[in-house]
Amino acid sequence: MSVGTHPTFENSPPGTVLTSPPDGSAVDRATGAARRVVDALLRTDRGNANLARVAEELNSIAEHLEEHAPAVAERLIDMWNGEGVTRHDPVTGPENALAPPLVLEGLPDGSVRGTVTLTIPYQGPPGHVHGGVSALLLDHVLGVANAWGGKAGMTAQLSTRYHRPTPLFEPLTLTGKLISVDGRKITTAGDIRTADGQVCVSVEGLFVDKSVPRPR
Ligand SMILES: CCCCCCCCCC(=O)SCCNC(=O)CCNC(=O)[C@H](O)C(C)(C)COP(=O)(O)OP(=O)(O)OC[C@H]1O[C@@H](n2cnc3c(N)ncnc32)[C@H](O)[C@@H]1OP(=O)(O)O
Repeated sequence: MSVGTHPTFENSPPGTVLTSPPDGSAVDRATGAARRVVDALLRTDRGNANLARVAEELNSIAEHLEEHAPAVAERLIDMWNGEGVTRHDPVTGPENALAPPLVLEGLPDGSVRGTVTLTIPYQGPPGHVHGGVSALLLDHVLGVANAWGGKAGMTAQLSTRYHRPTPLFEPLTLTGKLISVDGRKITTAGDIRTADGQVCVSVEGLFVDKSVPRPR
């Protein structure tokens, strides 16, 4: 499958940003505020006397957004319009409040890299990152690594090894690299490391060259 206009390490300079970082637009700022709300709701004192009013105000904001939402089918077409990088995915999407968001750059050896600090909404074991969140982030990192390597496919298998608990509140570096291509099968590897280089999670992914058509 072609990667379309997506940059590859053979046609783009090292350090090319491969995702869509938050750009200061109103929707990115609103999404950033929503992330703050999710984090703050988990941190605020459970006895905070204003929580009932908070619920009312948040529901009022949700109603306003819903009143201005087109039909989902229409929104999906708009969301997938163009061949650029996505702005809505749950890992790098600046328009998705579930995304940290992770920003990835391409390196000259064909790998991709990004650094992120995860906070309480991503918690699994006490003070540490949920294993499913690590797998989610790495699945996407491998997908972007495939594109930087000039290939694209869907995840068929993601083998995940959890070496040590992954800390919250510390910068984590995620990397991925396309390792080999065998017909339609693409093998890609990646990991999550702490700032001092300790590997917390490593993955190997098998991707198969296939795509789901974009909504039109
Ligand atoms: C810049 C943009 C960055 C975007 C990043 C996005 C990253 C996120 C990626 C995803 O989340 S993708 C969504 C999660 N994945 C899926 O939903 C995939 C669901 N599964 C499928 O659609 C199909 O099963 C699949 C495309 C994986 C394979 O179906 P096919 O019918 O196209 O393949 P086929 O069965 O003909 O197998 C092709 C080869 O792959 C092998 N294969 C397929 N699935 C396999 C599997 N699961 N395990 C091992 N081998 C597998 C199969 O044996 C065969 O090997 P050989 O060519 O050697 O005979």
